[in-house]
Amino acid sequence: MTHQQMLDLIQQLNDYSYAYHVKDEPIVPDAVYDRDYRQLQSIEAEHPEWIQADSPTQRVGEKPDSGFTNVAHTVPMLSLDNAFDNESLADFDQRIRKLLNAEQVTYCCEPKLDGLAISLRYEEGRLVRGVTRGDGLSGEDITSNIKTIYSVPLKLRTKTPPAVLEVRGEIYMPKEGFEKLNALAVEQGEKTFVNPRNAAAGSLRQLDPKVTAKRPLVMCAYSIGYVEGWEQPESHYAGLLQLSEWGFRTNDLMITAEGAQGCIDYYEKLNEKRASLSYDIDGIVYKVDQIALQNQLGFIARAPRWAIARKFPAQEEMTRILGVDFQV
Ligand SMILES: CC(C)(C)c1nc(N2CCN(c3ncccn3)CC2)c2cc(C(N)=O)c(N)nc2n1
Repeated sequence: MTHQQMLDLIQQLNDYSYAYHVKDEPIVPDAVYDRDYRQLQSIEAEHPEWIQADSPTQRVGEKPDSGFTNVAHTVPMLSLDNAFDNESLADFDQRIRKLLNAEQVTYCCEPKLDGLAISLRYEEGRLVRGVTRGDGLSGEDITSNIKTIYSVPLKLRTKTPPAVLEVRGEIYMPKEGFEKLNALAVEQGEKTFVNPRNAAAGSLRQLDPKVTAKRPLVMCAYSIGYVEGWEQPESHYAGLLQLSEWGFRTNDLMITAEGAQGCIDYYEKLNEKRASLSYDIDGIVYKVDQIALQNQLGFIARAPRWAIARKFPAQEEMTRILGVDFQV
């Protein structure tokens, strides 16, 4: 087999994997994937110098010599305020309409997956780092474990990737995978996990990627973080559709809705579906869909709503007011 034939085989295996793990639409039986994967392994054994970073054989590497290093997020990963009833959703919408002086606001509504938030960094379309949310300002570098997750693309599916792209998403363990993992743990007399969220957290904290590789983890993208060299779409929803084309899994129950009533209707509908979903959700995240409006609204940035400072006038002002020099 030539070098080009190997490159084509890698592309084909990555296309199979995208269809199966990202679009939930397998295009070949597992046996075909396994046969082609083994063929790639034997070529790479023959020509190690041909090995590519986005080859599926590169997903499971060696464990990092020491623990996980701490990395600062380029753009902080924020927290989310909570609304506990429809009235506070209406208050949220009213506050926003007032601040924007807008008649009606379109929201992107996403199931709130009950997993772990992470941030993935791609440079020239290649995955270079995966970091946990941590305290929002910095997190743990778990790149070696992130690479074992099939729904995390090792390379973006575009010939013209942004120079730098940071994608935020949730890593979760579907209910079925969780049940099987616990059944296996019981069989092997090992500890079981209390819920899929803890199982996902425990799986990502494994020092050995070979262990993480055996855990049924899924990554679902929910926002674009830092970007260089790419004109972001105007709407959050459109941004997520773009991520889906580039190889990321997004949630198929995500919609845009108009105003507070649209958000409340979606809540009622999703609440009925919740028990039948193949993964745990602990709510819904509503986001103003237009990026320009998000920027206009900004953040109650990292500042706690429960504390406030009362500042003294600046020193020189005191001198002016009191006519005495405060420089003691
Ligand atoms: C981009 C923003 C900030 C609006 C945002 N932030 C999120 N989160 C922040 C708080 N997070 C957090 N985690 C731990 C401790 C404190 N906050 C957990 C992620 C989102 C989580 C999900 C999800 N889970 O499905 C989602 N569809 N969209 C999100 N969108």
